[in-house]
Amino acid sequence: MKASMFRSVEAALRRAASASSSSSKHLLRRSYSSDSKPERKVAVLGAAGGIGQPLALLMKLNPLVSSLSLYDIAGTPGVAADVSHINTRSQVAGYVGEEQLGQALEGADVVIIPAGVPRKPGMTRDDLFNINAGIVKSLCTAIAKYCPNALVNMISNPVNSTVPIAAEVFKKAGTYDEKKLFGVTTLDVVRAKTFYAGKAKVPVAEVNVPVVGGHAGITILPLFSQATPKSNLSDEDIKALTKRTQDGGTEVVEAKAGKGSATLSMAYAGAIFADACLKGLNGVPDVVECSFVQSSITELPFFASKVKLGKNGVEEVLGLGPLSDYEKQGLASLIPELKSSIEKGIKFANQ
Ligand SMILES: NC(=O)C1=CN([C@@H]2O[C@H](COP(=O)(O)OP(=O)(O)OC[C@H]3O[C@@H](n4cnc5c(N)ncnc54)[C@H](O)[C@@H]3O)[C@@H](O)[C@H]2O)C=CC1
Ligand SMILES: O=C([O-])CC(=O)C(=O)O
Repeated sequence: MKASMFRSVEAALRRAASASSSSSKHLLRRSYSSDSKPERKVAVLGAAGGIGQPLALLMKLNPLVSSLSLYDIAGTPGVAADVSHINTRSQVAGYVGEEQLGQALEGADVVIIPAGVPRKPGMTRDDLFNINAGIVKSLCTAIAKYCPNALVNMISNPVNSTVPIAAEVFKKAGTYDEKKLFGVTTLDVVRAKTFYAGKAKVPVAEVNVPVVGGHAGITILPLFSQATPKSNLSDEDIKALTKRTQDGGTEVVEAKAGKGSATLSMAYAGAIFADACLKGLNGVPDVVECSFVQSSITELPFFASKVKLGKNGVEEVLGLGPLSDYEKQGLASLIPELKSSIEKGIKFANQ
């Protein structure tokens, strides 16, 4: 999945480079060939932010996108003008302020939401709830109205609560489809792959590691027992890798020392997940990514695990597979915290 995302981006970069050095006839032929893919509109809400800007760039490089809609409460005209000059397939439009939100969303196939405040050192993701819950609620109300069939990729934290909030908003509006709502946990997978490759000394491009549970602290449960290529890391190594993956967000928050949280790695992860959603919509077979979705694989109503993506969004929520004793313990310990974050979101949405 990561490799195929790279291929898409690489192909777009190659097309752009050769288009600028070839005649206009060639340029036309190239744009016709990319236009043979279905039209797909992607909207980014929070597009002028730390994640939103690089994510807008990466989505502009994705040849599966024909229309890129950039929305924020401020700053989007500049971001849209800038990104729109890149000679790739999609048409770019910037929308600013609530009165333009409807236009930004109309006809969207995929809506990516990195809108909201990020953490500062000393904060938990749950400390963002008071501000971000309201932002997510109002954006999802507009999604229910203007693009009820879109796949929603929720990045705004705390994901463990913002996804249940979105589900409740959609239920109230009568538009909820559990196959179309995703909490983006791809960054946990990206980190687990990077850290595992470094420790096990295996080529990072070949690494696969499922990460299940949720997206905060101990609710992030990487399943290194299922990591490939196999390695014989010690129990201590696995514990250290697990902790580093769980604290990956905090590592960045502390390094940025008050200037926000992960933005560039998150944009990369968000672009991979959106690319997987688009491939699924386009009928590409066997597209699998981890995501926090409505689920019945544990007692909790939402849970992150491997998910097969298809033409209608979630095609299948895959099970956890065999867990080591250490992972079984991790699963038991994360349930109460994840349960309470989910309930907090549901309660907020129904106030
Ligand atoms: N799921 C994940 O793995 C990750 C999630 N995040 C979360 O993503 C969110 C955004 O982070 P950053 O981009 O670093 O923050 P940022 O502050 O740089 O950008 C947020 C953007 O959202 C915009 N915004 C605020 N209210 C809005 C509204 N009602 N409608 C549209 N846009 C609105 C702001 O104007 C700003 O441009 C945070 O909640 C952060 O915790 C961050 C990293 C990883
Ligand atoms: O840690 C944060 O606040 C942002 C985030 O979710 C991550 O980087 O995983």
